[in-house]
This record gives sequence, structure tokens and C-alpha cells, in this order.
Amino acid sequence: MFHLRKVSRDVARVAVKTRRLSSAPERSLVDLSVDKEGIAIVQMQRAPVNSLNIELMRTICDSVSDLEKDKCKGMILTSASPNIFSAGMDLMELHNPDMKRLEEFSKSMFDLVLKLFGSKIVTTAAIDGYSGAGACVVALALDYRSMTAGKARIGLNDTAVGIPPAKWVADLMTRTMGQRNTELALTSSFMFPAERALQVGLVDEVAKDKEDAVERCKKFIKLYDNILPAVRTHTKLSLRQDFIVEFEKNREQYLKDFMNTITNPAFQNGLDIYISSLKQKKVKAAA
Ligand SMILES: CCCCC/C=C\C/C=C\C/C=C/C(=O)SCCNC(=O)CCNC(=O)[C@H](O)C(C)(C)COP(=O)(O)OP(=O)(O)OC[C@H]1O[C@@H](n2cnc3c(N)ncnc32)[C@H](O)[C@@H]1OP(=O)(O)O
Repeated sequence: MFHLRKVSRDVARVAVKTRRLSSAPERSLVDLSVDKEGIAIVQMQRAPVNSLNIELMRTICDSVSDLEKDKCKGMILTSASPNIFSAGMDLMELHNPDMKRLEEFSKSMFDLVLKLFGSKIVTTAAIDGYSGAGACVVALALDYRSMTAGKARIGLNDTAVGIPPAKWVADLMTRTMGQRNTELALTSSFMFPAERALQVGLVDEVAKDKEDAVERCKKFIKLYDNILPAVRTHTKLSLRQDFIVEFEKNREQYLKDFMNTITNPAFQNGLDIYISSLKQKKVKAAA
């Protein structure tokens, strides 16, 4: 666990009242609440599997911006879907896409990664269920991850949908898990149960259930209670600056690479088969 040096100084905080912000229609994709201590829960609720489409990614992004403006202590990203944190990118956004929307999709995806990775507040995830590919990228962009033991799996299984992991995705994983573990994870597309994910550093703690995962996130956020937020943010961002600068510098190229991969006919054929197999699974289960 982490040991943060105590700084004996009053930390001025803007009082954040407990409230819900999910009344606006576009905000119904997440349920956002902030407790009396200034810790926010951003709960994804895009049924059935929280697949990341443009609207969900933008909503998460906007929510984090709001929380930063409000000077929240920290946020916990979690899911309303039982057994699923998120199924990753919305495959329907990638399947026979409209070019303009695909470009918007790519931009929203990059904006979200940068927003989460470069956030001023403490960012955590309580992962209570499947967290594959794009969802694992989202989790990796946060400061801390707790994950429930059991059936939940996390990993970058991009090759399963025919997407070779982009360099920045591999970099993000390497920062967390180191070169060797990342190489093994990416080349094998291994989906880690919580205990294995903990061993390789993909998650920080294993929880017994969702409630416990949320509590562990809160505990992590409170570790910073005696550190001046501006000092913590400065330190975090200076350690992350290399990734952010590199990302901004290559953003246009990453966008082109992503668009080229998705629009490749071989990728579209593979995706056709993959989506059919997902649907078929349901038909078989019902039979
Ligand atoms: C900033 C964020 C993005 C960052 C990414 C950045 C860069 C690129 C990095 C990586 C590339 C990432 C690629 C991807 O993320 S591609 C998506 C990869 N995800 C998957 O392959 C998961 C596929 N789904 C499953 O394995 C299962 O559905 C599940 C999640 C384990 C859940 O199983 P369960 O049995 O509970 O449900 P169903 O399988 O019956 O599914 C219900 C329903 O949902 C549809 N669905 C499932 N997954 C997706 C999806 N990813 N997108 C769209 N729709 C999905 C499924 O087809 C069912 O639909 P139906 O109409 O039949 O009800």
C-alpha cells in the first residue's frame, strides 16, 4: 500500500455538497454523485454492457471536467451493469462506419484518454466485472484501480477484434505494468482475473465485491488528504508530461492509423464474424 508523508497544514477545499447531476438527457449515460467529503462516483449506465460510444466517452469527459472545476477530492469510475465494468469500444461505432462519425469517435476516444490521464483530481476505478480492450485503456489512464475477485477479467485483448495495439496504448500499459508484463499481455491478449492482474500491477488491489472495491478507492483518495492538491497535481502531471506531449505531437498520426485500421476491408470482415459470434452466443444460450 501507499504511504504518503503527512503535511501539517490546513488544506482549503471548496465544499462540495452531495448532489446528483444526471438530470440532463446526455448525462443519463452516467450517474454522477458527490459525497460530503468531495468524492465523486461516476457510474457508467449505458446498458447492457457500457460499450464506449461517442456519447458515453464525451459524457465521462465532461463529468471529469465538472468535477475538476468543483475541486472535488477525487472520482471513482464504476458501472451500473452487474458483472460488467465496460465491454470496451462500441463495436457498432466501428462496424461499417460513417467516416465523419468515425473521426468524431476517434477524437472523443483521444480526448477521454488525455482528460483522464492528465486529470487534476485523483482518479480511480472500482472494476466489478469485465473490462476488456478500450475499457482496460480507460482504467489504465486512471491513478488507481481496485477490482473484484471472481469472474471479472481485465486486459487488452485487441487482437481478438483485429486491432493491433497502438504504440500509445502499449506505452500506457508499460508505464503501469513494465515492459516484460506488457509484452506478454499484449502479444497473448490475456484477460487477467483480479489476482493475476494484481501480480502484474495491472490493478492495485483486489476487492471482495463492488462495495469493497468502491471503499478501497475512497481510502486511496483519502490518502491525499494531507497533501496540497496543487502540489499533488503538479507532481503527477510533471511525471506524466512525457506521455502527454508525445501523444499531442502524434495525435494526427494516431488518428490516421486508427481510421486506416478500422476501414481496412479485412478488419471489417473480421468484425462481421466477431459481431455475429457475439449474437450467436445469445441464440445458443437461449436454445
Ligand atoms: C478512451 C476509450 C477507448 C480507448 C481505446 C483506445 C484505443 C484503442 C485501444 C484498444 C482498442 C480497443 C478496441 C475495443 O475496445 S473493441 C471492443 C472489445 N470488446 C469486446 O470484444 C467485448 C465483446 N463483448 C463480450 O465479450 C461480451 O459481450 C461481454 C462484455 C463479456 C458481456 O457478455 P454477456 O454474456 O453478459 O453479454 P452479451 O455478450 O450477450 O452482450 C450483450 C449485448 O451487448 C452487445 N455487445 C457486447 N459487447 C459489445 C461491444 N463492445 N460493443 C457493442 N455491443 C456489444 C452484444 O452484442 C449483445 O447485443 P444484443 O443486441 O445481442 O443484445
